[in-house]
Amino acid sequence: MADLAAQWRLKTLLVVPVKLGSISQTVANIALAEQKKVNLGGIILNCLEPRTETEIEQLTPIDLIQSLTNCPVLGVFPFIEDRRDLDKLASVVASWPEIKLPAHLNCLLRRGKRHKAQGKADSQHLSI
Ligand SMILES: Nc1ncnc2c1ncn2[C@@H]1O[C@H](COP(=O)(O)OP(=O)(O)OP(=O)(O)O)[C@@H](O)[C@H]1O
Ligand SMILES: C[C@H](N)[C@@H](CCCCCC(=O)O)NC(=O)O
Repeated sequence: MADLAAQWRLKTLLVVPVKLGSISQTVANIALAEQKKVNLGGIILNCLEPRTETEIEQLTPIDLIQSLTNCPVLGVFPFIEDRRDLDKLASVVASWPEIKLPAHLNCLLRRGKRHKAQGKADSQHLSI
Protein backbone atom coordinates (compact mmCIF):
# COMPACT_ATOMS: atom_id res chain seq x y z
CA MET A 1 0.00 0.00 0.00
CA ALA A 2 2.81 2.41 0.83
CA ASP A 3 4.22 1.89 -2.66
CA LEU A 4 0.87 2.73 -4.26
CA ALA A 5 0.35 5.77 -2.05
CA ALA A 6 3.82 7.01 -3.04
CA GLN A 7 3.49 6.28 -6.76
CA TRP A 8 0.05 7.89 -6.99
CA ARG A 9 1.20 10.77 -4.77
CA LEU A 10 -1.81 10.27 -2.51
CA LYS A 11 -2.07 12.40 0.60
CA THR A 12 -1.96 9.74 3.31
CA LEU A 13 -3.13 9.66 6.91
CA LEU A 14 -1.61 7.22 9.39
CA VAL A 15 -4.34 5.81 11.65
CA VAL A 16 -2.83 4.76 14.96
CA PRO A 17 -4.66 2.46 17.41
CA VAL A 18 -4.57 3.84 20.95
CA LYS A 19 -2.82 1.04 22.89
CA LEU A 20 0.41 0.08 24.62
CA GLY A 21 3.24 0.18 22.10
CA SER A 22 1.56 2.80 19.91
CA ILE A 23 4.33 5.36 20.32
CA SER A 24 7.09 3.14 18.97
CA GLN A 25 4.78 1.69 16.29
CA THR A 26 3.97 5.20 15.14
CA VAL A 27 7.60 6.28 15.01
CA ALA A 28 8.48 3.16 13.01
CA ASN A 29 5.57 3.53 10.57
CA ILE A 30 6.20 7.21 9.95
CA ALA A 31 9.89 6.48 9.31
CA LEU A 32 8.91 3.74 6.88
CA ALA A 33 6.43 6.02 5.13
CA GLU A 34 9.07 8.71 4.75
CA GLN A 35 11.55 6.19 3.40
CA LYS A 36 8.94 5.17 0.83
CA LYS A 37 8.32 8.84 0.02
CA VAL A 38 4.68 8.72 1.01
CA ASN A 39 3.04 12.14 1.13
CA LEU A 40 2.00 12.20 4.78
CA GLY A 41 -0.90 14.44 5.76
CA GLY A 42 -0.93 13.59 9.45
CA ILE A 43 -1.83 11.12 12.14
CA ILE A 44 -5.25 10.15 13.49
CA LEU A 45 -5.43 8.41 16.87
CA ASN A 46 -8.16 5.77 16.88
CA CYS A 47 -9.70 4.19 19.99
CA LEU A 48 -10.44 0.50 19.36
CA GLU A 49 -12.13 0.34 22.76
CA PRO A 50 -13.65 2.98 25.07
CA ARG A 51 -10.82 5.10 26.51
CA THR A 52 -10.66 7.93 29.03
CA GLU A 53 -8.82 11.17 28.26
CA THR A 54 -6.12 10.09 30.72
CA GLU A 55 -5.63 6.73 29.05
CA ILE A 56 -5.36 8.39 25.65
CA GLU A 57 -2.83 10.90 26.97
CA GLN A 58 -0.76 8.12 28.57
CA LEU A 59 -0.86 5.65 25.67
CA THR A 60 -0.56 8.17 22.84
CA PRO A 61 0.82 11.49 24.15
CA ILE A 62 0.21 13.90 21.31
CA ASP A 63 3.14 16.28 21.96
CA LEU A 64 5.61 13.41 22.22
CA ILE A 65 4.31 11.71 19.07
CA GLN A 66 4.44 14.97 17.13
CA SER A 67 7.95 15.77 18.28
CA LEU A 68 9.24 12.26 17.54
CA THR A 69 7.63 12.08 14.10
CA ASN A 70 7.52 15.72 13.04
CA CYS A 71 4.03 14.92 11.79
CA PRO A 72 0.83 16.58 13.06
CA VAL A 73 -1.75 14.61 15.06
CA LEU A 74 -4.95 15.81 13.39
CA GLY A 75 -7.49 14.33 15.76
CA VAL A 76 -8.57 11.58 18.11
CA PHE A 77 -11.30 9.24 16.98
CA PRO A 78 -13.22 7.82 19.97
CA PHE A 79 -14.56 4.29 20.21
CA ILE A 80 -17.90 4.34 18.43
CA GLU A 81 -20.44 1.69 19.29
CA ASP A 82 -22.51 2.05 16.13
CA ARG A 83 -20.41 3.06 13.16
CA ARG A 84 -23.55 3.54 11.05
CA ASP A 85 -24.52 6.48 13.27
CA LEU A 86 -23.65 9.25 10.84
CA ASP A 87 -24.59 12.00 13.29
CA LYS A 88 -22.08 10.66 15.76
CA LEU A 89 -19.35 10.22 13.12
CA ALA A 90 -19.98 13.72 11.77
CA SER A 91 -19.90 15.28 15.23
CA VAL A 92 -16.53 13.63 15.96
CA VAL A 93 -14.99 14.98 12.77
CA ALA A 94 -16.60 18.40 13.24
CA SER A 95 -15.04 18.72 16.71
CA TRP A 96 -11.50 18.38 15.36
CA PRO A 97 -9.94 21.83 15.57
CA GLU A 98 -8.96 23.84 12.52
CA ILE A 99 -7.76 21.07 10.30
CA LYS A 100 -8.11 20.90 6.59
CA LEU A 101 -10.11 17.71 6.28
CA PRO A 102 -9.35 15.25 3.53
CA ALA A 103 -12.14 15.10 0.94
CA HIS A 104 -13.65 11.85 2.22
CA LEU A 105 -14.06 13.28 5.74
CA ASN A 106 -15.69 16.45 4.39
CA CYS A 107 -18.02 14.15 2.50
CA LEU A 108 -18.84 12.37 5.78
CA LEU A 109 -19.52 15.70 7.44
CA ARG A 110 -21.94 16.70 4.69
CA ARG A 111 -23.67 13.32 4.91
CA GLY A 112 -23.98 13.65 8.65
CA LYS A 113 -25.54 17.08 8.36
CA ARG A 114 -27.95 15.93 5.66
CA HIS A 115 -28.90 12.91 7.73
CA LYS A 116 -29.58 15.14 10.75
CA ALA A 117 -31.63 17.59 8.66
CA GLN A 118 -33.71 14.71 7.31
CA GLY A 119 -34.25 13.36 10.84
CA LYS A 120 -35.56 16.74 11.94
CA ALA A 121 -37.86 16.99 8.93
CA ASP A 122 -39.30 13.54 9.71
CA SER A 123 -40.04 14.31 13.33
CA GLN A 124 -41.68 17.62 12.39
CA HIS A 125 -43.79 15.78 9.89
CA LEU A 126 -44.84 13.23 12.53
CA SER A 127 -45.76 15.88 15.05
CA ILE A 128 -48.19 17.68 12.71
N1 LIG B 1 -13.16 3.98 16.53
C1 LIG B 1 -13.67 2.77 16.53
N2 LIG B 1 -14.79 2.51 17.23
C2 LIG B 1 -15.33 1.27 17.23
N3 LIG B 1 -14.83 0.23 16.57
C3 LIG B 1 -13.73 0.41 15.83
C4 LIG B 1 -13.09 1.69 15.76
N4 LIG B 1 -12.03 1.58 14.94
C5 LIG B 1 -12.01 0.31 14.52
N5 LIG B 1 -13.01 -0.39 15.05
C6 LIG B 1 -13.29 -1.82 14.84
O1 LIG B 1 -12.08 -2.54 14.81
C7 LIG B 1 -12.09 -3.50 13.75
C8 LIG B 1 -10.93 -3.29 12.82
O2 LIG B 1 -11.09 -2.04 12.18
P1 LIG B 1 -10.57 -1.79 10.74
O3 LIG B 1 -11.06 -2.85 9.82
O4 LIG B 1 -10.83 -0.37 10.39
O5 LIG B 1 -9.04 -1.95 11.00
P2 LIG B 1 -7.90 -2.17 9.94
O6 LIG B 1 -6.68 -1.63 10.58
O7 LIG B 1 -8.29 -1.62 8.62
O8 LIG B 1 -7.80 -3.72 9.87
P3 LIG B 1 -6.95 -4.52 8.82
O9 LIG B 1 -5.69 -3.74 8.61
O10 LIG B 1 -6.75 -5.83 9.52
O11 LIG B 1 -7.81 -4.62 7.62
C9 LIG B 1 -13.41 -3.36 13.04
O12 LIG B 1 -14.23 -4.39 13.45
C10 LIG B 1 -13.96 -2.05 13.52
O13 LIG B 1 -15.33 -2.19 13.75
C1 LIG C 1 7.31 4.75 25.47
C2 LIG C 1 7.18 3.41 26.18
N1 LIG C 1 8.47 3.06 26.74
C3 LIG C 1 6.68 2.32 25.25
C4 LIG C 1 6.50 1.01 25.95
C5 LIG C 1 5.97 0.01 24.96
C6 LIG C 1 5.80 -1.39 25.48
C7 LIG C 1 5.25 -2.23 24.35
C8 LIG C 1 5.09 -3.64 24.67
C9 LIG C 1 4.51 -4.40 23.50
O1 LIG C 1 4.32 -3.81 22.42
O2 LIG C 1 4.22 -5.55 23.66
N2 LIG C 1 5.43 2.75 24.70
C10 LIG C 1 5.18 2.88 23.38
O3 LIG C 1 6.04 2.67 22.54
O4 LIG C 1 3.99 3.19 23.06
